[in-house]
Amino acid sequence: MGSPMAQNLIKAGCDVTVWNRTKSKCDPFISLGAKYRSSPEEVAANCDVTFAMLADPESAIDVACGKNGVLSGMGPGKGYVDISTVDGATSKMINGHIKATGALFLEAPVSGSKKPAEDGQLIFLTAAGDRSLYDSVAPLLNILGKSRFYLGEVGNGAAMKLVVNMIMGSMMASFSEGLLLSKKVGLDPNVLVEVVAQGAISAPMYSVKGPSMVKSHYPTAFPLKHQQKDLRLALGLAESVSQSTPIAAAANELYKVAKAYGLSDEDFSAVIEALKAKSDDSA
Ligand SMILES: NC(=O)C1=CN([C@@H]2O[C@H](COP(=O)(O)OP(=O)(O)OC[C@H]3O[C@@H](n4cnc5c(N)ncnc54)[C@H](OP(=O)(O)O)[C@@H]3O)[C@@H](O)[C@H]2O)C=CC1
Ligand SMILES: O=CC(=O)O
Repeated sequence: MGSPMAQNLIKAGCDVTVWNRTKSKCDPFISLGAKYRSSPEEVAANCDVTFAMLADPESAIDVACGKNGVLSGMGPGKGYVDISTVDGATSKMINGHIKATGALFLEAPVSGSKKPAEDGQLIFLTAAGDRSLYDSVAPLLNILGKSRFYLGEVGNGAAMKLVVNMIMGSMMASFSEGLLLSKKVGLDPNVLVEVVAQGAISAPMYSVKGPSMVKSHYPTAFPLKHQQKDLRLALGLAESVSQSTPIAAAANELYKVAKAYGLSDEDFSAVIEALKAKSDDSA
């Protein structure tokens, strides 16, 4: 996700500096004219605003607060925008450390996958006490996304993102059951995809991913391991306010099975494989 975003900023003429743990992934952007720095600290020290797009809470904390991390390069007049999908506690913790340096912080998780990221069509769910940073990076968010929501206090962006992805994970698990059931009772699952697309339960996700799921192809847009991470974090959020979420809990178990089958880096639609395996077990 960080790659297409960096590419769009460069194409729009922004002065972009890149860093990634695996350096080779920076090479295409250096070829396009981006500068390279050898640590998050150096990026932060040399840029007015630093964007981070990281896998999970652990990597977000490590890159922000770890050795040679963003914190060491932050200070008054600078801003840090974390786009990674994390939980509210992680976001608040990073916010606290960044603010202590005199810099400003925004949490800004996004909805939308690889293609929307390439097309600059992401939906930004941004939240922070730092409205001034939100306003000053708005032109950059407009390059990367098609819409943005300012949600107030830090933690609200993370919560909104987790609720959305909790729904998405359950939808995909349910769709997978439907595809397999239709096939087992002698229907053509391709026709099911078309029927679903015409009615009230239509969703771009079903139309885009359904045809390849029928062919057992799962080209990765949103890695399955991240969908399971988001369900896990959403269940934690639900637990924190005693909200019952039995559907999401069942979906989470399915994604865990899919991970155990080695499908972590496949697209999250590969969760259907866990159901195929379960059906085989009971046959
Ligand atoms: N893919 C999607 O459709 C969407 C994803 N998201 C969220 O965006 C985030 C990124 O997703 P995506 O790009 O798909 O994920 P990837 O797994 O493709 O990329 C993860 C990035 O995090 C880096 N990283 C992982 N662990 C560490 C670490 N310990 N220290 C430093 N860097 C680390 C990776 O570096 P390296 O290259 O070295 O491995 C890589 O740059 C996730 O939080 C995901 O939930 C949100 C919306 C859509
Ligand atoms: O977080 C994933 C997405 O597609 O949005």
